[in-house]
Amino acid sequence: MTRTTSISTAGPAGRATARGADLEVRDLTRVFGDGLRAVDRVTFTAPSGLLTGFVGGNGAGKTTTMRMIMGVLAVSEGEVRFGGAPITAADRRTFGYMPEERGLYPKQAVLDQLVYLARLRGVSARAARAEVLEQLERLGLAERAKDHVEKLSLGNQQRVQIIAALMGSPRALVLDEPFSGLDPSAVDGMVDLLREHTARGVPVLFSSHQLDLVERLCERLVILKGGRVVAAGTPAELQETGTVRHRLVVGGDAGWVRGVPGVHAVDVEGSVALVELADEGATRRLLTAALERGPVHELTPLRPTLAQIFREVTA
Ligand SMILES: Nc1ncnc2c1ncn2[C@@H]1O[C@H](COP(=O)(O)OP(=O)(O)OP(=O)(O)O)[C@@H](O)[C@H]1O
Repeated sequence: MTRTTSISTAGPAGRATARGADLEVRDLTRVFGDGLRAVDRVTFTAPSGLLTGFVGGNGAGKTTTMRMIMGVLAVSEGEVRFGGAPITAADRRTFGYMPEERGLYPKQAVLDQLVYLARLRGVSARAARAEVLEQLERLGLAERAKDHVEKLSLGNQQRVQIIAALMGSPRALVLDEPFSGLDPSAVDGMVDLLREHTARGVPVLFSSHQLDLVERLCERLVILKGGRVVAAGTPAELQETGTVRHRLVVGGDAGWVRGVPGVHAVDVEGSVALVELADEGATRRLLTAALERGPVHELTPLRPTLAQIFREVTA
């Protein structure tokens, strides 16, 4: 069975991307002992060479889905596929995984621990040491190589965790909250690292509660609520489904917009109003009312932000 090819295609933003294997879940379901369907017929694809953001409120089922993908939690129904075939234990051994419960040993030196983990992935001792030292240098941790993990700040422990997940040229990355606790420069460093992997054709699935970050980063998005997928697609596709709002800027106070039929005032501050318009008639009524009162400086449609779409689909 052929799972990978070396065809090069134009990836996101025109970058050359090697073609790898897609990671898919089909009707994936997990029922816990108490009958809770924590993950309920979840279907989506994390395509080769793309960053797929996995979002949802607390308890939506993200971690449970990722654990089933990695085989650390049994599947009740449905399946995980990699490269077009049911996933195998051998496939999973080639994956980089950052679990929710961070799995570092507090009393072992950073370097020793990372070399050990790389060797488990089949990397030779020499290559492992070289790769670890290079990554520690890149993430600004070279001086801490001999320190025990427990002596590092939480953000630095998180960086070590990232290195652990990304070592040994993984064929897919499954990362549970990889950005939590990172400062902005560490986030940027992490993003650069992930892009190096997507350029090799690796599918990257990552969960996050930081919607601004997800919006900035990912090429695809899956939104979960109550164990089910409530929206999925590219950010542009999701934006088309969201409610378009308008920004109105008038000469005087804009408080009167609250009384216009078909106009929902989301926010009014002085002469600036953020509104949702029920239909074309509402647009006309709003403009007429505004012009009767004085100058209209602006009436602009706003593309919905991811945070807005998220609130709409998970409401
Ligand atoms: N081992 C378990 N036994 C019983 N219920 C569980 C177990 N693990 C998770 N759950 C439940 O499954 C649901 C989904 O939890 P999960 O941790 O997958 O959500 P999440 O989207 O990752 O949430 P968060 O963003 O808070 O980490 C929750 O209601 C949780 O309480």
